[in-house]
Amino acid sequence: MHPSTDIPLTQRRAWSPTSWQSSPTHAQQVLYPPHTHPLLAITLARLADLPPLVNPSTIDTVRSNHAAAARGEAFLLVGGDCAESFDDTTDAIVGLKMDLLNRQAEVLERALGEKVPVHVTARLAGQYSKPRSQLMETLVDGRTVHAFRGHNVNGASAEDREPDPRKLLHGWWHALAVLHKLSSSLMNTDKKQRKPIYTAHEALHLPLETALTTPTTRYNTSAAFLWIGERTRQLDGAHLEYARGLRNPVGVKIGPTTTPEEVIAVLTLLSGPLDSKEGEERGEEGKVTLIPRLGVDKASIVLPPILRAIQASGLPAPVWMCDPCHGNTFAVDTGPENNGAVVKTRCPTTMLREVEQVIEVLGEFGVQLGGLHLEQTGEDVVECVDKGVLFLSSSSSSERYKSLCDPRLSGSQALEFVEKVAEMLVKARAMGEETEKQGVVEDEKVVGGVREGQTSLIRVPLLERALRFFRVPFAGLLGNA
Ligand SMILES: O=C[C@H](O)[C@H](O)COP(=O)(O)O
Ligand SMILES: C=C(OP(=O)(O)O)C(=O)O
Ligand SMILES: [Mn+2]
Repeated sequence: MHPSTDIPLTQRRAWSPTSWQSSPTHAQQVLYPPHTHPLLAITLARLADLPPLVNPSTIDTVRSNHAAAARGEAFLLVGGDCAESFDDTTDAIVGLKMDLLNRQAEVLERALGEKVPVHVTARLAGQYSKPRSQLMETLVDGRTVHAFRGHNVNGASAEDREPDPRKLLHGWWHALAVLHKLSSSLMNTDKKQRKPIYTAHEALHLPLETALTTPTTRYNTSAAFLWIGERTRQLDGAHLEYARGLRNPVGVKIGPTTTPEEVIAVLTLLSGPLDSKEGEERGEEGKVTLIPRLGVDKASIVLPPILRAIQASGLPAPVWMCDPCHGNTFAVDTGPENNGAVVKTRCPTTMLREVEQVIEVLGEFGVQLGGLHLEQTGEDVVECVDKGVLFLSSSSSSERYKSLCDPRLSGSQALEFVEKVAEMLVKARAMGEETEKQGVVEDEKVVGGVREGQTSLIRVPLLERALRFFRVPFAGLLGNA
Protein backbone atom coordinates (compact mmCIF):
# COMPACT_ATOMS: atom_id res chain seq x y z
CA MET A 1 0.00 0.00 0.00
CA HIS A 2 2.89 2.35 0.78
CA PRO A 3 5.70 1.74 -1.72
CA SER A 4 9.10 2.39 -0.21
CA THR A 5 10.23 3.97 -3.46
CA ASP A 6 11.53 7.08 -1.83
CA ILE A 7 12.91 9.71 -4.19
CA PRO A 8 16.37 10.70 -2.93
CA LEU A 9 16.59 14.34 -1.98
CA THR A 10 19.16 14.96 -4.68
CA GLN A 11 16.57 14.05 -7.30
CA ARG A 12 13.83 16.22 -5.87
CA ARG A 13 13.07 19.54 -7.46
CA ALA A 14 12.92 22.72 -5.41
CA TRP A 15 9.85 22.82 -3.26
CA SER A 16 6.98 25.19 -3.98
CA PRO A 17 3.33 25.06 -2.90
CA THR A 18 2.61 23.44 -6.26
CA SER A 19 5.64 21.14 -6.62
CA TRP A 20 3.42 18.23 -5.52
CA GLN A 21 1.72 18.46 -8.90
CA SER A 22 4.59 16.49 -10.46
CA SER A 23 4.25 13.69 -7.91
CA PRO A 24 1.65 10.96 -8.18
CA THR A 25 -1.52 11.42 -6.17
CA HIS A 26 -1.92 7.76 -5.36
CA ALA A 27 -5.31 7.98 -3.81
CA GLN A 28 -8.13 10.14 -2.58
CA GLN A 29 -8.15 12.81 -5.30
CA VAL A 30 -11.45 14.60 -5.53
CA LEU A 31 -12.76 14.05 -9.03
CA TYR A 32 -14.60 17.22 -9.97
CA PRO A 33 -16.84 16.79 -13.02
CA PRO A 34 -15.24 18.41 -16.09
CA HIS A 35 -18.00 21.02 -16.40
CA THR A 36 -17.01 22.40 -12.97
CA HIS A 37 -13.30 22.82 -13.78
CA PRO A 38 -13.52 26.52 -14.77
CA LEU A 39 -15.42 27.22 -11.54
CA LEU A 40 -12.84 25.26 -9.56
CA ALA A 41 -10.05 27.39 -11.01
CA ILE A 42 -11.90 30.63 -10.21
CA THR A 43 -12.68 29.46 -6.70
CA LEU A 44 -9.08 28.47 -5.95
CA ALA A 45 -7.84 31.82 -7.27
CA ARG A 46 -10.33 33.63 -5.04
CA LEU A 47 -9.24 31.57 -2.02
CA ALA A 48 -5.60 32.39 -2.68
CA ASP A 49 -6.43 36.11 -2.46
CA LEU A 50 -8.23 35.93 0.86
CA PRO A 51 -6.44 36.95 4.06
CA PRO A 52 -4.78 34.32 6.23
CA LEU A 53 -7.14 32.49 8.54
CA VAL A 54 -4.31 31.78 10.96
CA ASN A 55 -1.51 34.25 11.56
CA PRO A 56 2.02 32.98 10.79
CA SER A 57 3.14 34.07 14.25
CA THR A 58 0.53 31.71 15.73
CA ILE A 59 1.92 28.93 13.56
CA ASP A 60 5.42 29.71 14.89
CA THR A 61 4.11 29.48 18.45
CA VAL A 62 2.51 26.14 17.71
CA ARG A 63 5.73 24.93 16.12
CA SER A 64 7.62 25.71 19.31
CA ASN A 65 4.90 23.97 21.34
CA HIS A 66 5.45 20.90 19.22
CA ALA A 67 9.22 21.13 19.72
CA ALA A 68 8.63 21.17 23.47
CA ALA A 69 6.32 18.15 23.20
CA ALA A 70 9.01 16.28 21.25
CA ARG A 71 11.39 16.93 24.17
CA GLY A 72 8.81 15.69 26.66
CA GLU A 73 8.29 19.23 27.98
CA ALA A 74 4.72 19.79 26.83
CA PHE A 75 1.61 17.77 26.03
CA LEU A 76 -0.59 18.29 22.98
CA LEU A 77 -4.29 17.56 23.13
CA VAL A 78 -6.01 17.34 19.74
CA GLY A 79 -9.73 16.69 19.59
CA GLY A 80 -12.74 17.18 17.40
CA ASP A 81 -15.01 15.76 14.77
CA CYS A 82 -14.03 13.18 12.24
CA ALA A 83 -15.83 15.24 9.61
CA GLU A 84 -16.76 18.72 10.74
CA SER A 85 -20.16 19.81 9.51
CA PHE A 86 -21.04 23.25 8.13
CA ASP A 87 -24.34 22.82 9.99
CA ASP A 88 -22.41 22.76 13.26
CA THR A 89 -21.09 26.28 12.83
CA THR A 90 -23.36 27.40 15.64
CA ASP A 91 -22.53 29.24 18.82
CA ALA A 92 -23.91 26.36 20.90
CA ILE A 93 -22.15 23.45 19.20
CA VAL A 94 -18.77 25.13 18.81
CA GLY A 95 -19.14 26.31 22.42
CA LEU A 96 -19.68 22.73 23.62
CA LYS A 97 -16.60 21.55 21.76
CA MET A 98 -14.55 24.34 23.31
CA ASP A 99 -15.87 23.63 26.81
CA LEU A 100 -14.94 19.99 26.46
CA LEU A 101 -11.39 20.77 25.28
CA ASN A 102 -10.96 23.28 28.12
CA ARG A 103 -12.12 20.79 30.72
CA GLN A 104 -9.88 18.08 29.29
CA ALA A 105 -6.93 20.48 29.31
CA GLU A 106 -7.60 21.32 32.95
CA VAL A 107 -7.59 17.63 33.85
CA LEU A 108 -4.30 17.10 32.03
CA GLU A 109 -2.73 20.23 33.51
CA ARG A 110 -3.71 19.27 37.02
CA ALA A 111 -2.18 15.84 36.49
CA LEU A 112 1.00 16.86 34.69
CA GLY A 113 1.79 19.96 36.71
CA GLU A 114 3.51 23.19 35.78
CA LYS A 115 6.53 21.60 34.20
CA VAL A 116 4.47 20.11 31.37
CA PRO A 117 2.18 22.72 29.81
CA VAL A 118 -0.80 21.42 27.87
CA HIS A 119 -1.52 22.92 24.45
CA VAL A 120 -4.92 22.46 22.89
CA THR A 121 -5.70 22.03 19.21
CA ALA A 122 -9.10 21.32 17.74
CA ARG A 123 -10.02 19.40 14.63
CA LEU A 124 -12.04 22.47 13.87
CA ALA A 125 -12.34 25.40 11.47
CA GLY A 126 -11.32 23.39 8.42
CA GLN A 127 -11.75 19.63 9.02
CA TYR A 128 -14.01 19.54 6.01
CA SER A 129 -12.24 17.15 3.58
CA LYS A 130 -12.35 13.39 4.10
CA PRO A 131 -10.51 10.40 2.71
CA ARG A 132 -12.73 7.34 2.30
CA SER A 133 -12.10 3.62 1.97
CA GLN A 134 -14.48 3.51 -1.01
CA LEU A 135 -14.65 6.63 -3.12
CA MET A 136 -17.97 5.62 -4.68
CA GLU A 137 -21.03 4.26 -2.94
CA THR A 138 -23.94 2.19 -4.21
CA LEU A 139 -27.21 3.31 -2.69
CA VAL A 140 -30.08 0.97 -1.77
CA ASP A 141 -31.91 2.07 -4.91
CA GLY A 142 -28.98 0.84 -6.99
CA ARG A 143 -27.58 4.27 -7.90
CA THR A 144 -23.82 4.72 -7.66
CA VAL A 145 -22.77 8.09 -6.27
CA HIS A 146 -19.62 9.68 -4.88
CA ALA A 147 -19.03 8.82 -1.23
CA PHE A 148 -19.43 11.70 1.18
CA ARG A 149 -16.02 13.44 1.18
CA GLY A 150 -16.56 16.23 3.71
CA HIS A 151 -18.47 19.48 3.43
CA ASN A 152 -15.64 21.08 1.44
CA VAL A 153 -16.45 18.64 -1.35
CA ASN A 154 -20.05 17.42 -1.29
CA GLY A 155 -23.03 16.90 0.98
CA ALA A 156 -23.95 13.92 3.12
CA SER A 157 -27.36 13.53 1.48
CA ALA A 158 -27.49 11.24 -1.53
CA GLU A 159 -28.77 14.10 -3.70
CA ASP A 160 -25.73 16.27 -3.01
CA ARG A 161 -22.83 13.97 -3.75
CA GLU A 162 -21.44 15.57 -6.89
CA PRO A 163 -18.25 17.43 -5.89
CA ASP A 164 -19.02 21.14 -6.07
CA PRO A 165 -16.10 23.63 -6.08
CA ARG A 166 -18.23 26.39 -4.52
CA LYS A 167 -18.22 24.44 -1.27
CA LEU A 168 -14.52 25.24 -0.88
CA LEU A 169 -15.35 28.90 -0.50
CA HIS A 170 -18.20 28.08 1.89
CA GLY A 171 -15.65 26.09 3.92
CA TRP A 172 -13.41 29.14 4.18
CA TRP A 173 -16.22 31.29 5.57
CA HIS A 174 -17.31 28.61 8.02
CA ALA A 175 -13.71 28.29 9.20
CA LEU A 176 -13.54 32.05 9.65
CA ALA A 177 -16.70 32.06 11.76
CA VAL A 178 -15.41 29.27 13.98
CA LEU A 179 -12.00 30.94 14.31
CA HIS A 180 -13.73 34.15 15.29
CA LYS A 181 -15.50 32.37 18.12
CA LEU A 182 -12.27 30.71 19.24
CA SER A 183 -10.36 33.97 19.37
CA SER A 184 -13.12 36.20 20.73
CA SER A 185 -13.72 33.79 23.62
CA LEU A 186 -10.22 34.56 24.81
CA MET A 187 -11.29 38.17 25.27
CA ASN A 188 -14.34 37.36 27.39
CA THR A 189 -14.07 39.00 30.76
CA ASP A 190 -15.39 35.92 32.58
CA LYS A 191 -12.07 34.24 31.69
CA LYS A 192 -13.69 30.87 31.08
CA GLN A 193 -11.43 30.49 28.09
CA ARG A 194 -7.96 30.64 29.63
CA LYS A 195 -5.78 29.48 26.83
CA PRO A 196 -5.84 29.52 23.04
CA ILE A 197 -7.38 26.68 21.11
CA TYR A 198 -5.37 26.19 17.94
CA THR A 199 -6.80 24.54 14.85
CA ALA A 200 -5.85 21.54 12.75
CA HIS A 201 -7.15 19.48 9.87
CA GLU A 202 -6.03 16.79 7.47
CA ALA A 203 -4.13 18.26 4.52
CA LEU A 204 -6.04 16.10 2.08
CA HIS A 205 -7.41 18.43 -0.57
CA LEU A 206 -4.14 19.60 -2.09
CA PRO A 207 -5.54 22.19 -4.53
CA LEU A 208 -7.26 23.86 -1.56
CA GLU A 209 -4.24 23.63 0.76
CA THR A 210 -2.03 25.07 -1.97
CA ALA A 211 -4.32 28.05 -2.46
CA LEU A 212 -4.03 28.79 1.26
CA THR A 213 -0.23 28.47 1.41
CA THR A 214 2.03 31.51 1.21
CA PRO A 215 4.59 30.76 -1.54
CA THR A 216 7.61 32.58 -0.15
CA THR A 217 7.19 32.14 3.58
CA ARG A 218 5.76 28.60 3.25
CA TYR A 219 2.99 28.86 5.84
CA ASN A 220 -0.28 27.08 5.31
CA THR A 221 -2.40 29.80 6.86
CA SER A 222 -5.59 27.74 7.04
CA ALA A 223 -4.56 25.96 10.27
CA ALA A 224 -1.73 25.84 12.76
CA PHE A 225 -1.19 22.10 12.51
CA LEU A 226 -1.83 19.88 9.50
CA TRP A 227 -1.59 16.17 9.18
CA ILE A 228 -1.23 13.69 6.35
CA GLY A 229 -3.53 10.70 6.65
CA GLU A 230 -2.73 7.01 6.63
CA ARG A 231 -4.18 6.71 3.13
CA THR A 232 -2.10 9.48 1.55
CA ARG A 233 1.36 9.18 3.10
CA GLN A 234 3.04 7.43 0.16
CA LEU A 235 6.74 8.30 0.13
CA ASP A 236 6.82 9.32 -3.51
CA GLY A 237 3.36 10.83 -3.37
CA ALA A 238 1.93 14.30 -3.71
CA HIS A 239 0.83 14.76 -0.10
CA LEU A 240 4.24 14.28 1.49
CA GLU A 241 5.82 16.38 -1.26
CA TYR A 242 3.41 19.19 -0.36
CA ALA A 243 3.96 18.81 3.38
CA ARG A 244 7.74 18.77 3.30
CA GLY A 245 8.01 22.48 2.50
CA LEU A 246 5.64 23.83 5.12
CA ARG A 247 6.71 25.91 8.09
CA ASN A 248 3.72 24.50 10.00
CA PRO A 249 4.33 21.45 12.14
CA VAL A 250 3.10 18.42 10.23
CA GLY A 251 1.56 15.19 11.50
CA VAL A 252 1.73 11.84 9.75
CA LYS A 253 -0.66 9.05 10.66
CA ILE A 254 0.94 5.65 10.91
CA GLY A 255 -1.14 2.51 10.70
CA PRO A 256 -0.32 -1.08 11.72
CA THR A 257 1.51 -1.95 8.49
CA THR A 258 4.04 0.88 8.79
CA THR A 259 7.67 -0.20 8.56
CA PRO A 260 10.71 1.41 10.21
CA GLU A 261 12.10 2.14 6.73
CA GLU A 262 8.98 4.11 5.84
CA VAL A 263 9.10 6.13 9.04
CA ILE A 264 12.77 6.98 8.59
CA ALA A 265 12.10 8.02 5.00
CA VAL A 266 9.14 10.17 6.11
CA LEU A 267 11.15 11.84 8.87
CA THR A 268 14.09 12.42 6.54
CA LEU A 269 11.85 13.91 3.90
CA LEU A 270 9.93 16.18 6.24
CA SER A 271 13.03 17.26 8.13
CA GLY A 272 14.40 19.03 5.04
CA PRO A 273 16.51 20.51 3.55
CA LEU A 274 14.07 21.51 0.84
CA ASP A 275 16.30 20.66 -2.08
CA SER A 276 19.84 19.56 -2.74
CA LYS A 277 21.16 23.04 -3.53
CA GLU A 278 19.54 25.47 -1.19
CA GLY A 279 21.41 24.97 2.06
CA GLU A 280 18.01 25.28 3.71
CA GLU A 281 17.58 24.84 7.41
CA ARG A 282 17.15 21.31 8.70
CA GLY A 283 13.83 20.66 10.37
CA GLU A 284 13.83 20.98 14.11
CA GLU A 285 12.54 18.54 16.71
CA GLY A 286 8.77 18.36 16.72
CA LYS A 287 8.52 19.48 13.09
CA VAL A 288 7.01 16.04 12.53
CA THR A 289 4.35 14.51 14.74
CA LEU A 290 4.02 10.77 14.32
CA ILE A 291 0.46 9.73 15.01
CA PRO A 292 0.20 5.97 15.51
CA ARG A 293 -3.37 4.72 14.93
CA LEU A 294 -2.61 1.07 15.17
CA GLY A 295 -5.55 -0.61 16.78
CA VAL A 296 -5.38 -2.34 20.12
CA ASP A 297 -2.67 -4.95 20.76
CA LYS A 298 -0.46 -3.78 17.90
CA ALA A 299 1.85 -1.29 19.62
CA SER A 300 4.30 -3.81 21.07
CA ILE A 301 4.77 -5.37 17.63
CA VAL A 302 4.80 -2.33 15.37
CA LEU A 303 6.49 0.38 17.42
CA PRO A 304 9.74 -1.12 18.82
CA PRO A 305 11.53 -1.49 15.45
CA ILE A 306 10.37 2.01 14.52
CA LEU A 307 11.59 3.51 17.79
CA ARG A 308 14.91 1.68 17.47
CA ALA A 309 15.39 2.98 13.93
CA ILE A 310 14.58 6.56 14.93
CA GLN A 311 16.95 6.44 17.90
CA ALA A 312 19.74 5.13 15.68
CA SER A 313 19.07 7.68 12.94
CA GLY A 314 20.10 10.93 14.59
CA LEU A 315 17.06 12.61 13.01
CA PRO A 316 15.31 15.36 14.97
CA ALA A 317 12.90 13.85 17.51
CA PRO A 318 9.26 13.67 16.44
CA VAL A 319 6.30 14.24 18.73
CA TRP A 320 4.56 10.95 19.49
CA MET A 321 0.80 11.50 19.49
CA CYS A 322 -1.54 8.57 20.00
CA ASP A 323 -4.73 8.34 17.93
CA PRO A 324 -6.61 5.46 19.55
CA CYS A 325 -9.61 5.99 17.29
CA HIS A 326 -8.86 4.94 13.74
CA GLY A 327 -7.46 1.48 14.39
CA ASN A 328 -10.44 0.48 16.53
CA THR A 329 -13.45 1.23 14.34
CA PHE A 330 -15.88 -1.53 13.46
CA ALA A 331 -19.28 -1.71 11.82
CA VAL A 332 -22.46 -2.91 13.51
CA ASP A 333 -25.85 -3.78 12.16
CA THR A 334 -28.39 -1.81 14.16
CA GLY A 335 -31.20 -4.26 13.53
CA PRO A 336 -34.62 -4.25 11.87
CA GLU A 337 -35.92 -1.41 14.10
CA ASN A 338 -33.47 0.81 12.23
CA ASN A 339 -34.07 -0.69 8.79
CA GLY A 340 -30.89 -2.71 9.10
CA ALA A 341 -28.72 0.39 9.10
CA VAL A 342 -25.04 -0.43 9.50
CA VAL A 343 -23.05 2.14 11.42
CA LYS A 344 -19.46 2.48 12.57
CA THR A 345 -18.61 2.43 16.24
CA ARG A 346 -15.71 2.15 18.70
CA CYS A 347 -15.38 0.85 22.26
CA PRO A 348 -13.84 3.43 24.57
CA THR A 349 -12.21 0.77 26.77
CA THR A 350 -10.50 -0.74 23.74
CA MET A 351 -9.31 2.70 22.69
CA LEU A 352 -8.01 3.33 26.17
CA ARG A 353 -6.08 0.08 26.09
CA GLU A 354 -4.38 1.21 22.91
CA VAL A 355 -3.28 4.44 24.61
CA GLU A 356 -1.97 2.47 27.56
CA GLN A 357 -0.03 0.15 25.26
CA VAL A 358 1.48 2.99 23.25
CA ILE A 359 2.59 4.81 26.41
CA GLU A 360 4.09 1.58 27.69
CA VAL A 361 6.10 0.81 24.55
CA LEU A 362 7.35 4.40 24.24
CA GLY A 363 8.38 4.27 27.90
CA GLU A 364 10.53 1.23 27.25
CA PHE A 365 12.54 3.45 24.89
CA GLY A 366 12.71 6.39 27.28
CA VAL A 367 10.20 8.34 25.18
CA GLN A 368 7.16 10.13 26.60
CA LEU A 369 3.83 10.27 24.82
CA GLY A 370 3.62 13.88 23.62
CA GLY A 371 0.01 14.06 22.55
CA LEU A 372 -3.42 12.53 22.26
CA HIS A 373 -5.62 12.75 19.16
CA LEU A 374 -9.32 12.06 19.67
CA GLU A 375 -12.47 12.12 17.59
CA GLN A 376 -14.95 13.65 19.99
CA THR A 377 -17.70 16.19 20.34
CA GLY A 378 -19.09 18.15 23.25
CA GLU A 379 -22.58 16.91 22.44
CA ASP A 380 -24.34 14.05 24.18
CA VAL A 381 -24.16 11.71 21.19
CA VAL A 382 -24.36 7.90 21.18
CA GLU A 383 -21.77 6.83 18.62
CA CYS A 384 -19.18 4.89 20.66
CA VAL A 385 -20.32 2.26 23.16
CA ASP A 386 -18.65 -0.28 25.39
CA LYS A 387 -21.52 -2.57 26.08
CA GLY A 388 -25.05 -2.85 24.91
CA VAL A 389 -26.41 -1.72 21.61
CA LEU A 390 -25.85 1.46 19.75
CA PHE A 391 -29.43 2.22 18.89
CA LEU A 392 -32.19 1.23 21.21
CA SER A 393 -35.49 0.78 19.46
CA SER A 394 -36.54 4.30 20.37
CA SER A 395 -35.93 6.85 17.66
CA SER A 396 -34.47 9.27 20.22
CA SER A 397 -31.42 7.07 20.52
CA SER A 398 -30.79 6.80 16.78
CA GLU A 399 -31.08 10.57 16.64
CA ARG A 400 -28.11 10.68 18.93
CA TYR A 401 -25.90 9.06 16.29
CA LYS A 402 -25.08 12.20 14.33
CA SER A 403 -21.58 11.80 12.96
CA LEU A 404 -21.08 12.48 9.28
CA CYS A 405 -18.25 9.96 9.13
CA ASP A 406 -16.54 8.19 12.05
CA PRO A 407 -18.04 7.71 15.53
CA ARG A 408 -17.02 10.28 18.14
CA LEU A 409 -16.73 10.07 21.89
CA SER A 410 -19.52 12.05 23.52
CA GLY A 411 -18.63 14.94 25.82
CA SER A 412 -18.83 12.84 28.99
CA GLN A 413 -17.00 9.88 27.46
CA ALA A 414 -14.24 12.11 26.15
CA LEU A 415 -13.74 13.80 29.51
CA GLU A 416 -13.60 10.50 31.35
CA PHE A 417 -11.24 9.15 28.70
CA VAL A 418 -8.81 11.99 29.24
CA GLU A 419 -9.03 11.55 33.02
CA LYS A 420 -7.85 7.97 32.57
CA VAL A 421 -5.13 8.97 30.11
CA ALA A 422 -3.94 11.63 32.56
CA GLU A 423 -3.45 8.92 35.21
CA MET A 424 -1.45 6.87 32.74
CA LEU A 425 0.72 9.83 31.80
CA VAL A 426 1.50 10.66 35.40
CA LYS A 427 2.59 7.09 36.03
CA ALA A 428 4.64 6.97 32.84
CA ARG A 429 6.42 10.18 33.67
CA ALA A 430 7.17 9.01 37.19
CA MET A 431 8.53 5.81 35.69
CA GLY A 432 10.57 7.78 33.20
CA GLU A 433 12.15 9.86 35.95
CA GLU A 434 12.92 6.78 37.97
CA THR A 435 14.46 5.10 34.94
CA GLU A 436 16.57 8.14 34.25
CA LYS A 437 17.86 8.20 37.82
CA GLN A 438 18.60 4.52 37.53
CA GLY A 439 20.36 5.22 34.24
CA VAL A 440 22.60 7.78 35.92
CA VAL A 441 23.49 5.25 38.61
CA GLU A 442 24.21 2.64 35.93
CA ASP A 443 26.34 5.14 34.01
CA GLU A 444 28.29 5.98 37.15
CA LYS A 445 28.91 2.30 37.71
CA VAL A 446 30.40 1.82 34.27
CA VAL A 447 32.83 4.75 34.54
CA GLY A 448 36.28 3.27 34.81
CA GLY A 449 36.20 1.46 31.58
CA VAL A 450 34.22 -1.76 32.06
CA ARG A 451 31.69 -0.66 29.47
CA GLU A 452 33.36 2.56 28.41
CA GLY A 453 32.01 4.03 25.19
CA GLN A 454 28.55 2.56 25.73
CA THR A 455 26.16 5.44 26.20
CA SER A 456 22.82 3.67 26.18
CA LEU A 457 20.82 3.46 29.37
CA ILE A 458 20.20 -0.03 30.64
CA ARG A 459 16.44 -0.22 30.54
CA VAL A 460 15.64 -3.87 30.17
CA PRO A 461 15.85 -4.82 33.87
CA LEU A 462 13.38 -2.06 34.61
CA LEU A 463 10.81 -3.31 32.17
CA GLU A 464 9.13 -5.72 34.47
CA ARG A 465 8.80 -3.09 37.17
CA ALA A 466 7.45 -0.67 34.59
CA LEU A 467 4.76 -3.08 33.53
CA ARG A 468 3.60 -3.60 37.09
CA PHE A 469 3.61 0.14 37.67
CA PHE A 470 1.28 0.71 34.75
CA ARG A 471 -1.88 -1.08 35.72
CA VAL A 472 -4.76 1.42 35.66
CA PRO A 473 -8.10 0.21 36.94
CA PHE A 474 -10.60 -0.01 34.11
CA ALA A 475 -13.56 -1.25 36.10
CA GLY A 476 -16.78 0.53 35.42
CA LEU A 477 -15.14 2.77 32.89
CA LEU A 478 -17.10 4.69 30.32
CA GLY A 479 -20.61 3.36 30.16
CA ASN A 480 -22.80 3.88 27.12
CA ALA A 481 -22.79 7.55 26.19
O1 LIG B 1 -11.61 9.56 9.31
C1 LIG B 1 -11.02 8.71 8.68
C2 LIG B 1 -11.54 8.20 7.41
O2 LIG B 1 -12.03 9.21 6.63
C3 LIG B 1 -12.62 7.26 7.73
O3 LIG B 1 -12.21 6.39 8.73
C4 LIG B 1 -12.97 6.54 6.47
O4 LIG B 1 -14.09 5.84 6.73
P1 LIG B 1 -14.66 4.76 5.71
O5 LIG B 1 -13.85 3.53 5.89
O6 LIG B 1 -16.07 4.61 6.13
O7 LIG B 1 -14.54 5.34 4.34
C1 LIG C 1 -8.69 10.10 8.15
C2 LIG C 1 -8.29 10.10 9.39
O1 LIG C 1 -7.48 9.22 9.95
P1 LIG C 1 -6.53 8.12 9.30
O2 LIG C 1 -5.77 8.79 8.20
O3 LIG C 1 -5.67 7.77 10.46
O4 LIG C 1 -7.39 7.01 8.84
C3 LIG C 1 -8.75 11.12 10.36
O5 LIG C 1 -8.04 11.42 11.32
O6 LIG C 1 -9.86 11.61 10.19
MN1 LIG D 1 -12.10 9.69 11.33
